[in-house]
Amino acid sequence: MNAIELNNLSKKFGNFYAVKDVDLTIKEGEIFGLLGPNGAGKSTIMKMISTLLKPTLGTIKINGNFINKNLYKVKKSISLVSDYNVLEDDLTPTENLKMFAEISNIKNYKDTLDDLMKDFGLNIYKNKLTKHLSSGNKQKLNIARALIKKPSILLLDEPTNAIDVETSRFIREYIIENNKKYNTTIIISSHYIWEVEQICNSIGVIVDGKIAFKDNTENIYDKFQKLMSIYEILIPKDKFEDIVKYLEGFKDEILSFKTISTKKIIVELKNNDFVFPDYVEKRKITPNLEDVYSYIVKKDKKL
Ligand SMILES: Nc1ncnc2c1ncn2[C@@H]1O[C@H](COP(=O)(O)OP(=O)(O)OP(=O)(O)O)[C@@H](O)[C@H]1O
Repeated sequence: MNAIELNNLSKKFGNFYAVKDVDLTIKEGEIFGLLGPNGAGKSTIMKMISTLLKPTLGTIKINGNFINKNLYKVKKSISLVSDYNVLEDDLTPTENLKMFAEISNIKNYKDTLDDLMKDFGLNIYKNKLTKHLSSGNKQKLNIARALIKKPSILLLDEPTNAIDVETSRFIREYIIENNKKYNTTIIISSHYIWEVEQICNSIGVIVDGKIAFKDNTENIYDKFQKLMSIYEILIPKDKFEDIVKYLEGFKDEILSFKTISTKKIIVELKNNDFVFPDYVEKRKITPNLEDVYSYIVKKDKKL
């Protein structure tokens, strides 16, 4: 079953299209990574799905229900995590969670609240005001807030932005666990491509308000290995400077160049016809998600 269906979705601010003609289907239980440069339209899409913003054109269906016709039902099933300004600074973490549970009209939330406080390691701060928590703990509380209503759809807009390594890891692991336990459908936007690569089973790239690419992670790498020409070059002893000089002579043919060591470089070529000197050993390699992302964003074309 499809959890989220966007059809012809557009959002205009004045005369400017922040999101344009987006068609997107996300299946129940999918963890979907939404990638794109700054200002591409990721947050605007998330806000429209979470009912915070009204589309200018197009439709959104959540679990088979059109948002505009079933607003109450849809709101109950979705939580959005964006920045933590939604938290009340002068309340304690427990009071914040209680307040959100009451606002969302959740019945019998006490056990869930206790579990979330424990799971997120917030019990030790239970008598502190939220304004005195660190950014990482505020973000944990913000995610706990989103989970208190046990949403079937969780929208995470840059959830680990400016969060330390351990807290980010905890958040990622918690998201995956929640997805496994409750089959929660998750959309996560992030500028940390490796993070998306780690947790998502399907990925979309948005450029200038339009979906430039979407596929599941199993297909992406095969597809782009065929489209892209990335080679690992093994260099014999004392030949490093020679190969660098050689490649410099073909600047127009080379899209990127990364030195791993004096024995190994990774080079991305415009095509597979490039001729390397005999003394190197070359091996075509599978691109990683960052390579794929750069390719899509640079080419800025529908694949
Ligand atoms: N309320 C608004 N009024 C006018 N323009 C807006 C508004 N909200 C967003 N925009 C514009 O719409 C475009 C898309 O913004 P959005 O926040 O969706 O991008 P994003 O992909 O989430 O970017 P980032 O990665 O920087 O968070 C941007 O050009 C932004 O300036």
